[in-house]
Amino acid sequence: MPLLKIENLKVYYPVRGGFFRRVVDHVKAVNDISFELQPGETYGLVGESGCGKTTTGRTIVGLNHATAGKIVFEGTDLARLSRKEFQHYRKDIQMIFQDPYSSLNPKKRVADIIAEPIRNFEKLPREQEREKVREVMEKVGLSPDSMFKYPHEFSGGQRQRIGIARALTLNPKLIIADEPVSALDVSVQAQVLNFMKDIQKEFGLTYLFISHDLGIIRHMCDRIGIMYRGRFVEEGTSDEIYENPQHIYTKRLLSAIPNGDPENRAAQKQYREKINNEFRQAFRDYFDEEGKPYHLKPVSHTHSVALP
Ligand SMILES: Nc1ncnc2c1ncn2[C@@H]1O[C@H](COP(=O)(O)OP(=O)(O)OP(=O)(O)O)[C@@H](O)[C@H]1O
Repeated sequence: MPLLKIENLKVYYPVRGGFFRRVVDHVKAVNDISFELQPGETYGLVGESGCGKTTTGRTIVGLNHATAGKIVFEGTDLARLSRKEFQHYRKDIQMIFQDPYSSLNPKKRVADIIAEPIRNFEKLPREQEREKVREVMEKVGLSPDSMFKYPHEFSGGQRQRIGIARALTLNPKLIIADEPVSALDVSVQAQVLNFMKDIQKEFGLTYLFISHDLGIIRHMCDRIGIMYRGRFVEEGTSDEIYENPQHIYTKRLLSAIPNGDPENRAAQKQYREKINNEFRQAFRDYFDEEGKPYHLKPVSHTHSVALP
């Protein structure tokens, strides 16, 4: 059984206008996507800024409301639960945010930040809470002696470890990692990513890994869904997507991965230009005269997931 199954998920944001601030339109941030996560795997959501990745992640953890569709976690559709009922599952699904500089409250000590989920869900006596914080700090390679320090006293990589520690306190099953390293120096990114892989094995975690960076996605993910304007255009295993991309949008994304071989730069540039031209051609008629988008034909390598 998949740990998580997303079925025909739609998330629309209302656009308000006029004197009475009535809803005049909707931004279709997520527009009918379906995919599943098997226990222990890392599933990557990729696409350019604004394609709906973050909205998908936030909806799964309950920070956004699903307009339509199902979010089936271990057999229960979370989208149908009341806020109160959802709390029961919330501890199993944690999120790691993009920017460890802004997602940690600068006025709180590390011990209080890491203890947030414990206080929300378990309400342990203070001594037990401290013990748990100590344990989890050790797990993520932070010295428990620094638990009374403030976030600004840590480096970027260490701060992301604090964010990871906070996510791990309740032994979650699923972690949604939204661009977890994009705010970090390149030199620190690999460290944090490898660390995430290590804890995944150790604690049997399943990841939904959100990124616009295809290099990072390849390093981390078993399977990948490529998003474009709220929809999936292609889905497959990492190898399928990287060795044999089918959709023109995927090809274009892949052609934009920087490749360090200077001898090949001219050829790469030519290739990128060719793909970009093809892309422009393919998407020339993306909007018809009435401004309606035409439907992109999605590609599924595995055929295990019905793409819309
Ligand atoms: N609170 C909101 N109200 C209205 N529209 C929103 C809101 N949040 C996001 N959007 C819009 O929904 C679409 C999807 O945004 P989302 O942040 O999910 O994309 P993304 O792929 O994660 O992009 P990024 O990588 O820049 O975060 C965008 O067009 C965005 O402008």
